[in-house]
Amino acid sequence: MKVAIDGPAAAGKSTVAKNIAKQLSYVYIDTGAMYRALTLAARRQNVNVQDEQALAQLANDVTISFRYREEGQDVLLNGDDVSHAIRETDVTNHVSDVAKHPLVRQHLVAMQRELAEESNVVMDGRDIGTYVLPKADLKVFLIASVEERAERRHKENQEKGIESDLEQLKQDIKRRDQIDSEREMAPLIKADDAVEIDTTSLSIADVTHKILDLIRDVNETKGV
Ligand SMILES: Nc1ncnc2c1ncn2[C@@H]1O[C@H](COP(=O)(O)OP(=O)(O)O)[C@@H](O)[C@H]1O
Ligand SMILES: Nc1ccn([C@@H]2O[C@H](COP(=O)(O)OP(=O)(O)O)[C@@H](O)[C@H]2O)c(=O)n1
Repeated sequence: MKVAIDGPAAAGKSTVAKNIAKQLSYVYIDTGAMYRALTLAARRQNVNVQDEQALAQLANDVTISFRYREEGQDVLLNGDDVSHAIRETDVTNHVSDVAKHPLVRQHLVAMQRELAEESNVVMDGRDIGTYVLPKADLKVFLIASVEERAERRHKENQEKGIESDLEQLKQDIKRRDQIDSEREMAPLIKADDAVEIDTTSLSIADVTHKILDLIRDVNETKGV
């Protein structure tokens, strides 16, 4: 079973993907974390985020991996735990510029497809249903109003001790969604066969249950 969850920033993708992975013992693959880890490496090594060749070289040189734990997972850059560092504002504000380059995407998508060879996976991102796993058994596209998404991320930042200004956050999310939607290669767009869920006034539990129901339906159709 391959489940693809796509959607704009802070729509709730990773939260529900983690819940589903936990409940069904699926492997969770956070593709955004991979673009973030490469962005962190670029910022640390002063690689210009507009320089596609230099970023492609960097993607070749670094090792990005996941370490799975009982409770969640860590993101590793060259073996170091960067799970917190990749959520910092500087990375967030540069990641879409890094992710728009085709050579960068080719490299990370190859890794993502390899990781997806595990038997049951739930993978979240922007192009999973359209490009990374076009034959996924279930595709979900999560959306929510930009105000709601900014509020959610603001609250999350405050809880994590990351400096956060609600109005600025809303502008940053809009900018990132725009770059992600307008890029040439594998832009953020709903796959024709994806189920869209507007989470604006749904709880995390509501969204998780809806997707678990959809997975059950797919399994029944397949006779699993
Ligand atoms: N349906 C929901 N209602 C309220 N808060 C939510 C909901 N879904 C997610 N959140 C919260 O919003 C924030 C962003 O969610 P996240 O899963 O990181 O989004 P994404 O992976 O799409 O960027 C998190 O703090 C999460 O706890
Ligand atoms: N499959 C993916 C996943 C993320 N990304 C890029 O990586 C960025 C960070 O993704 P994320 O899922 O961690 O972002 P949040 O929505 O959690 O803030 C996105 O804004 C995209 O620019 C992508 O291009 N393709």
